[in-house]
Amino acid sequence: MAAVMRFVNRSTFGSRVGHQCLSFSCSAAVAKSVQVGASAGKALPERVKIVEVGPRDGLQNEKTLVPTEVKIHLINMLSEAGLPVIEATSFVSPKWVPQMADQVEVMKGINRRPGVSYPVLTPNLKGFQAAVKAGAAEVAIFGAASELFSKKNINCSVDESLQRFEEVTKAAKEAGVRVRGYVSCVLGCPYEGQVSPDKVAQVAKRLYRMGCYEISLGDTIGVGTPGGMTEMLEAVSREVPVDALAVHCHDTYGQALANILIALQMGISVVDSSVAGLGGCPYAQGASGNVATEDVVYMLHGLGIQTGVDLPKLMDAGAFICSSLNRKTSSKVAQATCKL
Ligand SMILES: CC(C)(COP(=O)([O-])OP(=O)([O-])OC[C@H]1O[C@@H](n2cnc3c(N)ncnc32)[C@H](O)[C@@H]1OP(=O)([O-])[O-])[C@@H](O)C(=O)NCCC(=O)NCCSC(=O)C[C@@](C)(O)CC(=O)[O-]
Repeated sequence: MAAVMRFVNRSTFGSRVGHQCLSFSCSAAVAKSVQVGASAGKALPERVKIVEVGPRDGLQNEKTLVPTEVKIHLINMLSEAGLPVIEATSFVSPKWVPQMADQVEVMKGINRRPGVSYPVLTPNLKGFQAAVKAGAAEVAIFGAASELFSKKNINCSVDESLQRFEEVTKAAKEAGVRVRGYVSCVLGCPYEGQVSPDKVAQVAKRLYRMGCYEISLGDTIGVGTPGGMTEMLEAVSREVPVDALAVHCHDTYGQALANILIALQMGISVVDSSVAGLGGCPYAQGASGNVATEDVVYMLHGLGIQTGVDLPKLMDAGAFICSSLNRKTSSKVAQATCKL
């Protein structure tokens, strides 16, 4: 704690996060980190789009039902914090994921901030139609590079899922709705173990060709390391333009920020993350939450990369959801800057 205090005492800006936190700054870290990026000889993006998945990926695994008004308030706080994309909920079967059963109320209850996108997950045409009826202007289809994971998660083979997704992308095109595509298990599967980068590339290519404007590559169980990330991204970027790729890292083995840095160095400028590091997939046992948005923002700002996100406001949102769930944050930045 003394080291943290010394660090915060050198601060240049303050925070009142969760009414508990200390002033902090990353000005010293900025200077150091920019040099690190420069010495690596790789061009980093000037701006990164953060896709906040906390209200969906973060909450879907919660055993106790989170009140709808808490979800709505969280989404509103996140949009106030400047997040440009907030994945709001899922239009999946309530028998499979009971936590997302209030999807219509969530979509109707949020304050839609101009310029912010609120995509929702849709596994099939039924979900797509319900999402559009509830006012979704963007949806996400979610496939996998692992057969067993696909079966456990959406009850069909990878090929069958892609056929369903074709129906969704066709309907979305007619309705003028944007579609994002996920590939899960890109660096490992809880049921099959190793996953081939070529398989990831083939699934990503099919999603891209059927009309997804962006493909998010999910390290669903957070087992990847920078070497595996590099190999996988090299394979995928031979099939899909890098500017249509995003990374979605869970942090089970503490590798997420290192893997994200690799992705940035390879030209990717879209990063998924979850406030307070909440989350996990109900069909990927043992997987921890996504990398915390606070930690990603801190790293990006430290590298001099713009995000448009107000870190203190984001930390307020993290404090709010942690207190609502009665749990400690998984964000290292929030832990370091708050009195625990
Ligand atoms: C895909 C299904 C529906 C197939 O489930 P199924 O049982 O094969 O579907 P079905 O077509 O046989 O229908 C069964 C029942 O579900 C209903 N149904 C059918 N579709 C819908 C729908 N869209 N919305 C609401 N209800 C639906 C349908 O009407 C029927 O109702 P019943 O007649 O029994 O009353 C199911 O497996 C499912 O909902 N799975 C979702 C699982 C999920 O949400 N997983 C977590 C998200 S993925 C993830 O977290 C990974 C990611 C994206 O974050 C990236 C990463 O980290 O890697």
